[in-house]
Amino acid sequence: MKIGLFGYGKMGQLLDKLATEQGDEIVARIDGPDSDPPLDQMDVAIDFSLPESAFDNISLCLKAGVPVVSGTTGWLDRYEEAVALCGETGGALLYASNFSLGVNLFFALNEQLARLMQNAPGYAVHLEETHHIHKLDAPSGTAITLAEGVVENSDYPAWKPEEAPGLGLPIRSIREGEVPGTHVVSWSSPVDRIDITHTAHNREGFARGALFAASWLVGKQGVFSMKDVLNLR
Ligand SMILES: NC(=O)C1=CN([C@@H]2O[C@H](COP(=O)(O)OP(=O)(O)OC[C@H]3O[C@@H](n4cnc5c(N)ncnc54)[C@H](OP(=O)(O)O)[C@@H]3O)[C@@H](O)[C@H]2O)C=CC1
Ligand SMILES: O=C(O)C1=N[C@H](C(=O)O)C[C@H](O)C1
Repeated sequence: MKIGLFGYGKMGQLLDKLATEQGDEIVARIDGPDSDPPLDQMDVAIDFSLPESAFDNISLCLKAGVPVVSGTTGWLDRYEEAVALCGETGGALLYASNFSLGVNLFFALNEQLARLMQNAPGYAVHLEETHHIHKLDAPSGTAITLAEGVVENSDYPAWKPEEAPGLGLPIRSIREGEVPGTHVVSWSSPVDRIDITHTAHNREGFARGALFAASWLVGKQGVFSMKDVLNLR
């Protein structure tokens, strides 16, 4: 597979290493605004860049007919625009807030737990995510997906950052050290608490999942998620 990497930071460099090891070819490493990347050489593009650059990179790829895997978080205010563009161009787009197999199983577990808790009155849900100090966005994309999974399967109308006023499922964001990513969903009652936790030990699961998604996406048309890739629908 000939891969164009948009974003050559922590994730981009790891993707380069793992892709090369498995016999793929990296045909471009784009690490800043670039209006003329070698799109004609790419079978697929993978974007792990910045919240403010993700949409432009995706748009460039879709307009050139290059399938694009998007891992950048914090740009979803433009997701519907990207979906529309994917439809207009007949292209292929796959966004995931988290590509690791473990987190995608955790998403399914979280939804199932939220459904079970509908028969258990007296519990309130709370979400906590911890990441490294370099992370630009909060709450994490993964925490937002988890919160949406609860909202869709419970009476909670919406989520909110813990410090924001008003009602809604609170998400606490902690930034410390070099933590790769830890997510905890807690259901508390006056007498007990149920916690489910996912802890990433490093970034390898994210990168391997993104490479798997990229090979799955080549030759397809439409908008997809990891639920499609992993058959978790
Ligand atoms: N979905 C998932 O599974 C995962 C998602 N992520 C998300 O991926 C994103 C990247 O994470 P990470 O690699 O840790 O971040 P880094 O900050 O290490 O890397 C981002 C890179 O993008 C570069 N960049 C800046 N502008 C552009 C541009 N216009 N086009 C392409 N690249 C650009 C930055 O350069 P410079 O520093 O010079 O600005 C930087 O090198 C984040 O949004 C993060 O939340 C991370 C891990 C897993
Ligand atoms: O920025 C990160 O590092 C991560 N970002 C993603 C997110 O926002 O959920 C995925 C993972 O948790 C690592």
